Amino acid sequence: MTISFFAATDLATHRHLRSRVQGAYTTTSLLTMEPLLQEVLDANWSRFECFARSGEVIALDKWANYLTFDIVGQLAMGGTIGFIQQGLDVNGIIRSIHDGFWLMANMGNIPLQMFWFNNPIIKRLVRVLGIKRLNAFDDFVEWLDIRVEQRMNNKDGMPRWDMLQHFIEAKDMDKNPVKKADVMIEGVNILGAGADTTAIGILACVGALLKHPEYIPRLRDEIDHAYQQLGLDSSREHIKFTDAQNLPWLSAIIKESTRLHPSIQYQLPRYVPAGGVQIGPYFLPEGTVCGISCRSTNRSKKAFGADAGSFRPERWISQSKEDDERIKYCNSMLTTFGTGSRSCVGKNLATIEMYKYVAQFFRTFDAELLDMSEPWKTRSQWFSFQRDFKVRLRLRDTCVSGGGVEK
Ligand code: HEM
Repeated sequence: MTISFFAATDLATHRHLRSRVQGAYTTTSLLTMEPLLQEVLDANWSRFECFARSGEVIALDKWANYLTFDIVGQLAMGGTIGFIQQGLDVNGIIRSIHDGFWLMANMGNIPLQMFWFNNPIIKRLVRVLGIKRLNAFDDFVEWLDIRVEQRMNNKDGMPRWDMLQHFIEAKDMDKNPVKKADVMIEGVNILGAGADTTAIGILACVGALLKHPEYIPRLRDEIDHAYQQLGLDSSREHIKFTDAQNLPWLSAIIKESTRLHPSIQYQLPRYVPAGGVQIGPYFLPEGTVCGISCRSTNRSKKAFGADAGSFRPERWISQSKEDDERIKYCNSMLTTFGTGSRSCVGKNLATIEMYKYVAQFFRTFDAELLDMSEPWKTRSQWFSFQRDFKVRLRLRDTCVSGGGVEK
């Protein structure tokens, strides 16, 4: 495969690679795909209805993962992968991506980095010895290859405008059609960078609310009122992003939850540019590798106030002109999605997913954490995963149906 813009260190190459696919990530473009995305959410809610009826305890971390991986499959690979439908990690794809990231996150600290594994001798040895877990990323790439090949040769029967089609129709630096390898690298980008991160964001929001249930009634009032105003009260349809984004408590809760638990918590390193840089009392010479964890910047007392470490969504609700100014400043200090030319290209998609998920989840279900004292475990390897996030669901009375299945 060719280089991904996530990994490109040359600025001009990065700019070119990013700009040729940026159109696929705009909110306008993504909203044309909202029905495809809602299909996946509806399938998820149907499964959750069954769990609510049976009283079965579920690992929400697994289901959030199934959902976000199926969404990127649906938008960028020509169809869902089948995680929700099968209720499991199909062909170990998620596991293989997690293993790959674990390896890269650790090898990134060692000289020669992934070359220790990505060289022909070791690759051959690994194959001969059948060491499955060292082949983790290869399994995923093989699977992706088939999907891209099918679409490029029009064999998947999917004449639809989605992100995959955007990637296929992009041009290279000489304005020639891109090759399969270029399309595949976009798939790697989006599946590797866009599924786990969004699942973590979703779990951060649901988790914060279940740990601070005093905020749920306020959020529910807002959501129920919106459903009523939109005429969705007795319908099986769910709220759209353009309506959900106008709900102030929903917005405040999402911003606050992801501020405190950002999906990427390892430093994402940068080289200091020519001439060096002065940061407070420290001078960093040109070429120094440096970075800062978003977990620390997002909790800066200087930026967010003395209660920066506490969950307080009201900090994002404006009631005065001074609040407007303060919130504007806080927004400029948030680094959940990074900043500058390398900031998250998928922010719009993640935002659409989080708004829709949180609104539709709390509209449809009551949820209870199984263990309030240790509601989930956290494991960080670049991404900061929540694990063993066990909940029991109940259907709310207000709902005609949660996700297309009649009561
Ligand atoms: C809540 C969800 C998400 C969070 C918190 C998040 C966070 C971030 C952050 C902090 C960066 C900056 C990395 C850096 O500074 O080098 C980044 C970059 C990136 N993100 Fe996201 N992301 C999320 C969702 C997504 C989604 C849904 C996609 C794709 C559909 C995506 C694709 C990317 C890509 C390709 C980059 C590299 C951008 C570049 O180097 O120009 N992310 N993300």
